[in-house]
Amino acid sequence: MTAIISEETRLRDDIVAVGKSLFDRLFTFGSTGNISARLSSGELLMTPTNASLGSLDPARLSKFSAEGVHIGGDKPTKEAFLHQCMYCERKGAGAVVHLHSTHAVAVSIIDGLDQEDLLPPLTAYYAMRVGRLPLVAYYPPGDETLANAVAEKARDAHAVLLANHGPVVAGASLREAQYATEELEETAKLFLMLRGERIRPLTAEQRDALKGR
Ligand SMILES: O=C(O)[C@@H](O)C(=O)COP(=O)(O)O
Ligand SMILES: [Zn+2]
Repeated sequence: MTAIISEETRLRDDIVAVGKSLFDRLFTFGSTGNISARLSSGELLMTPTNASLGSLDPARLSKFSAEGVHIGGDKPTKEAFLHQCMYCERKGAGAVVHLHSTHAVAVSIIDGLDQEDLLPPLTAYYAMRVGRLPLVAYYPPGDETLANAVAEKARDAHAVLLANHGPVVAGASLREAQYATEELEETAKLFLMLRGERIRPLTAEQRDALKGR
């Protein structure tokens, strides 16, 4: 007999798998980072606070009603407000990933970069998956005013970088959010490797030619 797996069971398993994959490949560490994903009902699943993304339990993920009320699972990530504000601003978002990936964090600490777009379009994949990357001013983790600052930047960008903290990326699906976050981290690494070199990012025309891909 074929078992019918519900959308929620599948999404819970996907969050656990993505968390483990990111953790095992050192995209985040300790109990840093958090992931959320939206069900077609509008309810949200979120990683609990102080949980390692490497060893999540699908049954213990926090659950929010479509109205934003915590209705099940463990105590949610302290960044629940931040995730909720990403969904408010990015209407097509199906998932949000926040990490402390080392190279992106390093970029978030460099002074003097263009705060409206921190990284140049070094590759086509970066241009396609991330695009523009604004900086959000520093706030302590879990500060509710951080959510307002993120909302302002997320109006025109699906990826933002929290100063002295890390990236927050929305995607239409969990995989899209994961892949964009990975692309951001790898491009941050390239950017740091190339500092001091004469570089040749994609031109505006080359970027325009990628639209819709
Ligand atoms: O940096 C922080 O403290 C949070 O943004 C974080 O990454 C982990 O917090 P929890 O999700 O509450 O464990
Ligand atoms: Zn964090």
